[in-house]
Amino acid sequence: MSDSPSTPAGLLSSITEPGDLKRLTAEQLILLAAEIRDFLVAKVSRTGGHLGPNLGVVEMTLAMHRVFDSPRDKILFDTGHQAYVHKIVTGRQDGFDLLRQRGGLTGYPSQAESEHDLIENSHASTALSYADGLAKAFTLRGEDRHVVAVVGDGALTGGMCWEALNNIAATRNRLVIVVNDNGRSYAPTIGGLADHLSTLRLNPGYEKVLDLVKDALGQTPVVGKPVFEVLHAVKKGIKDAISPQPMFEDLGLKYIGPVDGHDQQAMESALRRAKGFNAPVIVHAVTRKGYGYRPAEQDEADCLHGPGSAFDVETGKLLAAPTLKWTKVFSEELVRIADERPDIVGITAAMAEPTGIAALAKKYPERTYDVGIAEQHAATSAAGLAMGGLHPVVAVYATFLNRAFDQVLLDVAMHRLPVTFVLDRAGITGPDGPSHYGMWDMSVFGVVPGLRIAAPRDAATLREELREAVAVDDGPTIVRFPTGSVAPDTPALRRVGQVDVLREGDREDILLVAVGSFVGLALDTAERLTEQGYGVTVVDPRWVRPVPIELTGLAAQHRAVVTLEDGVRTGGVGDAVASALRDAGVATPLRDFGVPAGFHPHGSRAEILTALGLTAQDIARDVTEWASSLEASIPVT
Ligand SMILES: Cc1ncc(C[n+]2csc(CCOP(=O)(O)OP(=O)(O)O)c2C)c(N)n1
Ligand SMILES: CC(=O)[C@@H](O)[C@H](O)COP(=O)(O)O
Ligand SMILES: [Mg+2]
Repeated sequence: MSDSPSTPAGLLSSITEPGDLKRLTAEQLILLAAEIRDFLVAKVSRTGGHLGPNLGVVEMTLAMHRVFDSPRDKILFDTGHQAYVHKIVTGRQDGFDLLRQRGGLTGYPSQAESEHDLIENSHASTALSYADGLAKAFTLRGEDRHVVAVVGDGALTGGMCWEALNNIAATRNRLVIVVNDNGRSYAPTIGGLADHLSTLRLNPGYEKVLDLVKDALGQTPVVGKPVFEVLHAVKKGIKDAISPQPMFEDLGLKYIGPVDGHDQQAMESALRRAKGFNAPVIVHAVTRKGYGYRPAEQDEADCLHGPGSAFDVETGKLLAAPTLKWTKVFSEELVRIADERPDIVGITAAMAEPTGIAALAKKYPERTYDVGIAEQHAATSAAGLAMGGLHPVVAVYATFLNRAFDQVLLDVAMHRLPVTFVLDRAGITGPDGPSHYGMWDMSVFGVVPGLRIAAPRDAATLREELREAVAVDDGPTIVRFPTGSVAPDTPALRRVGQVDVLREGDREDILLVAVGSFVGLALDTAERLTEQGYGVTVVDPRWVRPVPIELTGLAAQHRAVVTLEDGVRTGGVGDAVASALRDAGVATPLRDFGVPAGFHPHGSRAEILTALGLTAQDIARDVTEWASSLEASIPVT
C-alpha cells in the first residue's frame, strides 16, 4: 500500500494484508470500517451468510490485526462464523462473490485459504482450548508469539470454555482472550454467566474513568511508586464501585473492560495493554450484533445472524419465496403433542428459532428450557427431567449432538430414560461445510443400546414418527430430518410390520431400502433400474436403528438388496442391515450407498450429493454393474 493512503473511497481496495492496516490514521480507520460494513452487506445480501455477527466485529478485527502480527501471532475465532472481516483484511475480498458456494470461500476460517487461519471447526466453545494448547506450545518452544482468541458470549455458555479457562488461568502464557459480548447467541444469551456479563456491560466503562484519572495524575510530576499506589487504589475503588468482575479475577485471570468494541481507539488501547501483560488476560469487548445496518440491528429474532440465502438490502428480508420446512412441521406437531401431554418439555441449546422449539416456548414457556450452547448439559439435564417423570424433547442440529455421545450413551440410554432427541439438519447440509454435516448420527448413535432412530421421509411420517418417539417410555429415541423444504408426502402401498412398502416391481429382483429423505432418490433410482429390466421393490423402514426385523424377511424374498442413506456409510444403516441379514442367515447380497466417511468440501446439498455419486443416475449405473456381476442370481429378462 502506498505511503500516502489512497482516497477514502478506495481504502478497502488498498488493504491486501494486515500490515496495510498499521499505516492508517484514526480517521481512515473509521472510514475503512464503514467501507467494510458496506462491503459485508453488499456481498452477503447476494450469497447469504453470517451478516449480524460480522457487522459486530469490524473495529475489533481491525484492532486485533493492528496490535498483533498475524500470522506470526495467531488470531483464533470461536465458532468461526464471525471471521469475514478477518478474511477481508487478509487478502480475500475477491472471494466473497462465491462465499459459502462450491469452490468459493468457506464461511469459516480455512487453512487452505490462508496462513492467517487456524480453526476450521464451526462448533462453538472450542477456541479457548485450542488457544490454551497453542500458547503452551509457543512457550515450550521458546517462541515469542501471542495467541488471541475471540469468543462470543454465547460460546462462553459452552462447558469447554470453562474447562479451558480453568487451565489457562494456571499458566503465564501470552494469551489474550477477547470476549465479544453482544449479549446474544441467536436470541439473547441465557444464564447466570450472561447476567454477569450484562452487569459488567451495563456499567460505564471503568477503563475510561481510569484513563481519565491517569491523564489527570499524569499532569503532575511523576512521583513514582506513590502515584502507582494512588492509581491502584483508585482503580480498585472504581472497580469495586462500578464493575465488580471477581468471576474472572477469582479465576486468576487479568481482566480489562468492559471496552466499547466499536471504539477503534479504545479497542486498540485495551489490546495493547493486554498484549503488554504477556500473560493470560481477558479483554471484555461490548459490541452490537448487526451494528451499522439497521435491518440487522432491528431484527429482534437474531439480528440477521445468518440469512441462508440472498436478501433485500433495504429490508433484510429473504428474496426466496418461503416453502414448508421440515422444522416447521416438527414445531407445529410438537405443540400439538404438548397440548395433549403435560409431561412433554422442550430443550434447546441456544437455537430455539432455528430448531422450532420457539413455538413451544411461546405457548408453554414454563415447559421450555434454553440451556445455552451446551448440548452435553442438554442431554444430561434431559436425563434428569426424565428421572423426574417428564418426557424431554431435545431439539438440536444433528451435527451438534456428536459432542454429547457419552451423555446420550451413559446418562440417558444406560438408565433407559424416555428422552427424544430431534435432530434437524441431519445428513448433508451444504454451505456451512463439513463440521456442519449431520451425517454421523445413524452410525454413531446407532450403536447405543436401547436407543431407537427414526428417519421420516415426509411431513406425514415426521408427525407419525415423532408421536411414536414420545410414546416410547423405556429408552431414548432420535427423530432425524434434513435441512430445507420438506419432501412431498409419499403414501405407503402397505406396511409390513414397521416397514412401509412404497413401490413394488413386477418381480422381486431388487429390494431398495430407502432411509428418510432419500426416499425420493430411491424411487427415481427404481424407475431407472426398471427401465433396465429389473423388478424393484422400494421400502422405507421408518425406524432405522435397530433395523426392523421385517427387512430380513423382505430381503430373503429378493435376489439383491440395496440401501440408500443420507448418512455416513461406515457403521450406517446399510451396515446394520447387512449385519441383520447375516444374523438371520439370509444370504441375499447387499450393496449400501451413503456418504463416504470424510470431510467433504462445502457447496449446495445437491452439489455435494452429486459429487459423492448419490444421484439416481449414478446409483442405477452402479447397481446395474453390480447386479450384472452377480449375473446368475439376478437374471434380467
Ligand atoms: C456446539 C454448537 N452448537 C450450536 C451452534 C450454532 N451456533 C452457531 S453461532 C451460535 C451463536 C453464537 O453466539 P456467540 O458465541 O455469542 O457469537 P455471536 O454470533 O454473538 O457473535 C450458535 C448457537 C454451534 N455453532 N456449535
Ligand atoms: C454458525 C452456526 O452454527 C449456525 O449459525 C449455522 O450456520 C446455521 O445453519 P442453518 O443456516 O442451517 O440454520
Ligand atoms: Mg454473542
